[in-house]
Amino acid sequence: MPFFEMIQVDNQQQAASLVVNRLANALNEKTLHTLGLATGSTMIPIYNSIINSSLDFSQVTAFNLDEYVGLASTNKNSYAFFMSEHLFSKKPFKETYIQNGLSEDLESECTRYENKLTEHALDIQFLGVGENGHIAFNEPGTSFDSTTHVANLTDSTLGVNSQYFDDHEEIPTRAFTMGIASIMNAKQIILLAFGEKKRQALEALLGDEITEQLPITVLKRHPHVTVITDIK
Ligand SMILES: N[C@@H]1[C@@H](O)[C@H](O)[C@@H](COP(=O)(O)O)O[C@@H]1O
Repeated sequence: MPFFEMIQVDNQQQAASLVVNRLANALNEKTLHTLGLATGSTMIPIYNSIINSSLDFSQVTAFNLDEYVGLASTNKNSYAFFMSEHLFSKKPFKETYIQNGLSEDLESECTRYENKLTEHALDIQFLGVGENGHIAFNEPGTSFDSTTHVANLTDSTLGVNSQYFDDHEEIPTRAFTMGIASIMNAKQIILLAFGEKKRQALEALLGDEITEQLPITVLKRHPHVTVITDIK
């Protein structure tokens, strides 16, 4: 029987405490060796709580979902920079992996990343969700069989995410992303969705349909999903 649980919280702080407890239990039970991480504003309170906790990730390997094509890890808009600033510089991990935004051979970078993922089964994968139902950068229409690939970002995603870029800096239109199949290989998924803007995506997850047009709906096929949300 698949495990699907939805936890309603009053605010993101409550969500963060829950997540820290989950991670503490997994570390105590020695079932957490590889952790899949996400970027985005949703994750910031979670990472702050992790930093302020006594959780020890020195034996845990981290994998990130995605990275913009063309951005160096020193570029403040890159996801490598985001992770360093919001988590890794304050909470050490054994190893951390993210796609190399500057790699010139995009295809071999995807293969390299997917191979690394195959070597390290993801025990827990955190996910946020885009307003159009995307997970990582798997936009509507992405095959459920996809592995790590380069995605062309939709206008909707470019519009939402460009708010984090300075006016003079163009948001890249392509990004490396773990594929849907890569994400579905994780043993456990914790999806976080906060605020009215995510209601449509959440409703798609709770509805009957499973469709590549709404990537989040694939999670209905996953054996172990926890959704934490403040949407009532
Ligand atoms: N690629 C990331 C996703 O992984 C993330 O889930 C989404 C939501 O971001 P936010 O948490 O800021 O709403 O943003 C980006 O598109």
